[in-house]
Amino acid sequence: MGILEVKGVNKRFGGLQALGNVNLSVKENTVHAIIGPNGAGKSTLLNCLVGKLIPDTGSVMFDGQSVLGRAPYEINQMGISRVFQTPEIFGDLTVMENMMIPCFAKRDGAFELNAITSIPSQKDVVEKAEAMLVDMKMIDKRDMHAAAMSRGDKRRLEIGMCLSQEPRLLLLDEPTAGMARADTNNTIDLLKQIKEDRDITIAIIEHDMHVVFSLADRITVLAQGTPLVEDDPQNIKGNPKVREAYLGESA
Ligand SMILES: Nc1ncnc2c1ncn2[C@@H]1O[C@H](COP(=O)(O)OP(=O)(O)OP(=O)(O)O)[C@@H](O)[C@H]1O
Repeated sequence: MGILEVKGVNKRFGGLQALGNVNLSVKENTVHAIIGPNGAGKSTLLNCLVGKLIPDTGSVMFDGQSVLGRAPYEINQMGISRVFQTPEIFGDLTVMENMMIPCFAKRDGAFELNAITSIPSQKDVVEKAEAMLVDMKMIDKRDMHAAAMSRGDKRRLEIGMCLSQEPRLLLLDEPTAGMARADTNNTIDLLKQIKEDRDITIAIIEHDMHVVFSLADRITVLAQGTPLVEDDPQNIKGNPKVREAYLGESA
């Protein structure tokens, strides 16, 4: 039994069957990659896990509890955090201010942006944010404006912000999209470190096969909304069905 169990999920958009009978089991403390050609249904599936979309039929269970019908913030409180394709950080705030926001929200259950001025006097929040910046190897950038950082550092900050909510399942939607190779490799190293240091399960959607094969313990290949294969990375690489699904893409 996985920490995340998706069973018989279907989702239609008008006449288009975006997901057809999707089953997925993600085991605790593993990195599970979901790959597939463009339009395979990866983002639709992720959106069904975080409450952004509701499947037409099927079930999504996290740690034995259904996520269906819950609002995204409730699913977040259950222990699922999502990192988006484009980093969701506050560009006008400093790195430290960005990091303090989720630390504050984790403690108080909510956060209003106008509370930002009162945070620095709250020692526990400051200490937690600083510790996370140390973990993320960003403490030297604490006073930088977030907007001024490289894409890789913005992603690093966003991942740290997600981790400060202490999730048990981290969902990553193409975390290296648009990155230069050096930033991609730094992000791979960061995720390997997170996997080693924490009790956390990671589900990752990614097009870059270098990233997938560097991180994944298990891979599900989606094609036309349906899981085609689920296997260990070494078996996925040579699988002719997977190569066929990609039709020339770098599988
Ligand atoms: N809100 C929507 N309304 C209508 N059709 C949609 C909607 N969202 C997705 N689709 C369609 O559903 C199918 C699956 O899309 P989805 O974005 O989940 O695929 P994907 O595997 O994430 O693709 P990519 O790798 O290109 O991001 C596509 O044909 C897409 O056009």
